[in-house]
Amino acid sequence: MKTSRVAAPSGAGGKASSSLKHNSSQLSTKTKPQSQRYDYLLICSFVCAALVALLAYMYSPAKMVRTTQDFMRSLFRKGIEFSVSTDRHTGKSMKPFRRVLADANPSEDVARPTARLLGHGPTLEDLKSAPFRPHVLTDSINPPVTPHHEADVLGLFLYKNGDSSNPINVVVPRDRLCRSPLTLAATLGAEVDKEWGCEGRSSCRVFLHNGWEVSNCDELVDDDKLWLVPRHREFIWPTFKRGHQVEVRHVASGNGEPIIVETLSESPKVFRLNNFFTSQEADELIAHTLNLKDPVNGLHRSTTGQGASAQEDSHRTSENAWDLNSPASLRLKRRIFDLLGIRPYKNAWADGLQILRYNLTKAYNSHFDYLEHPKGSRMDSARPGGSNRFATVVVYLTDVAAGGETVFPAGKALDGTDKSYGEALKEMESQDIDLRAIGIKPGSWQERLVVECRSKLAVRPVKAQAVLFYNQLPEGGQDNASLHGGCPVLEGVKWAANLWVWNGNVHGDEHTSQVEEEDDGSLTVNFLSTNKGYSLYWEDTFFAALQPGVPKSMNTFDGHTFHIFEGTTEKEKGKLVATYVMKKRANRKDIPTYRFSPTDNSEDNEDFTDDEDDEWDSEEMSDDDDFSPEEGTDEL
Ligand SMILES: O=C(O)CCC(=O)C(=O)O
Ligand SMILES: [Fe+2]
Repeated sequence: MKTSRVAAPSGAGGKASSSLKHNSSQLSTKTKPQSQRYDYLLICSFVCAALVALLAYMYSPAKMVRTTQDFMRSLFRKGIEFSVSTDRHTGKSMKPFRRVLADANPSEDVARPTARLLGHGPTLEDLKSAPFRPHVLTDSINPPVTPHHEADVLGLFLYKNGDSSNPINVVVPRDRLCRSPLTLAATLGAEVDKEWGCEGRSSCRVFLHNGWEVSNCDELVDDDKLWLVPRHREFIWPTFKRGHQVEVRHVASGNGEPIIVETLSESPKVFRLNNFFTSQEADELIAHTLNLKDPVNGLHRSTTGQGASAQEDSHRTSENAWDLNSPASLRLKRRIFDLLGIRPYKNAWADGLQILRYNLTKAYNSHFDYLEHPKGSRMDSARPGGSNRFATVVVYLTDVAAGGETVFPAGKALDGTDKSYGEALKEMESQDIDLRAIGIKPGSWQERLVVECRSKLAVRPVKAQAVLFYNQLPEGGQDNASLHGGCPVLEGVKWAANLWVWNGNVHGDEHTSQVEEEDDGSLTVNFLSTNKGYSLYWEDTFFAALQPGVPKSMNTFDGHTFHIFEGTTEKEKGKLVATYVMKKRANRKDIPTYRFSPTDNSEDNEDFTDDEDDEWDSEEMSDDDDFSPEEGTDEL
């Protein structure tokens, strides 16, 4: 429409002009006065056309047309159903049109947002020195595809965290969405049902399909697919069709190439990670491990169970070591957190990096990484503040000649076959695979596991590749489909590293704090103690008892200091447990974020200073575990 309005008159004028000129030369001697009249007419029509074009440009009907086009396009897309309702904020019937897509497949149409991140993106050096979330990943070769800055509305598909089906399509006015980073989350949160956990103050964090956390509405384009993550949960990578690959350019990889996250299975949720790690880094980890001499962290027979109850287990026959501080291990741990969207890095949210060695026949029978616990205890990750193992990343440090896969018995084989146990066993026998020759007895759990490894979802170890899977469901409970094991090594040696990442402090949080900023700039702090009573002091003044499981919420200001002491009354006041000071993050001027910095969290800060990769300042190291306060707000 833009072209017909502006270009058509001049095009028509051009044609008229040549035919009139032709006529005028033919009739030049006899009909000069009439031809002169035609010339005037011609000039007049040129001037008029130019005037119309100028007016059109000044009053920008093209812009209006484009906006209308955008709007109509979003309304009349295939299979649309829409309804008009009132704006929750203003009460006017301004609220976007909404439709539910029954058959939308999020893997379709990801080309455009992916393309936005392709091309000559930042180099490894750029990524290392970039602020934590580099804002602009596009460059001149890959400008945003739509002139979305000019559209007044954005059509967006909203998905629940970890879900890849049944998005809600909303069309939201850009001005409301873009007023501040907070209105972005709040506006989208207001579009979805309460059960999404995105309402009001605890509105959700917003992620793109490539794991990018959206903090600025300029990062969005029309038709973007967004995943909404409740504040007290962590982002779960969405699964696409098996084999679908997503490029991740905002996480520094080992080799400067973009990390590739490839969907292997939707349930269990399993992904292969490419370009995540390098061969040199793998060699470094192995060399460091072989040099560890102390009996606790050096290579030793693996155990199962936790703490004092840990013991050798005939169903886990590997050896393992703990790499607490080699440069490669620190880099890898940060990279894993970054890829999982858990930022800033939280050392206390993972067991250490475990280095595994499986010699011939060694294996780990199928198991859950999620630790057993009494229901409702602090390791019950389904309750606020509870935490347990959330995701596992296994990085392969060597190729393995045969065997050694990571197997998921609840998942379908990657080759698409659906063999029964009996069929797989028969096939193995017909191929003359003699397990007995290497010491695996008929009828043993190792033999059963080998058969499962040949009939179920099994990821082959390839040096410097990794596998990511989730042990928790989006709502926080254990995912029983996450059952997995390390297949017996049938030839060669398997080295691997794994990190069990929790959704909070390892073994659950004793106490957490979170601060939220309202639209008007006022601040609210929330404290929660999950399993033990404490007392909360504001400066030197006793403020309140922190009863276990009962959130405490209050208004506060920049610079306030809170202390948590043992004991729930002034009389019982015991040891100082933590101090939280409100600080503004100086390096994030665009988003005024406040965080509490627990002064006693030395563990977190420890390897933070060791790591040359990042340049976050210590103000970002925070105990900012979130939850949704149900209680009223106390005035301070
Ligand atoms: O070795 C593997 O492939 C899996 C290891 C594992 O599941 C674990 O250590 O928890
Ligand atoms: Fe495991």
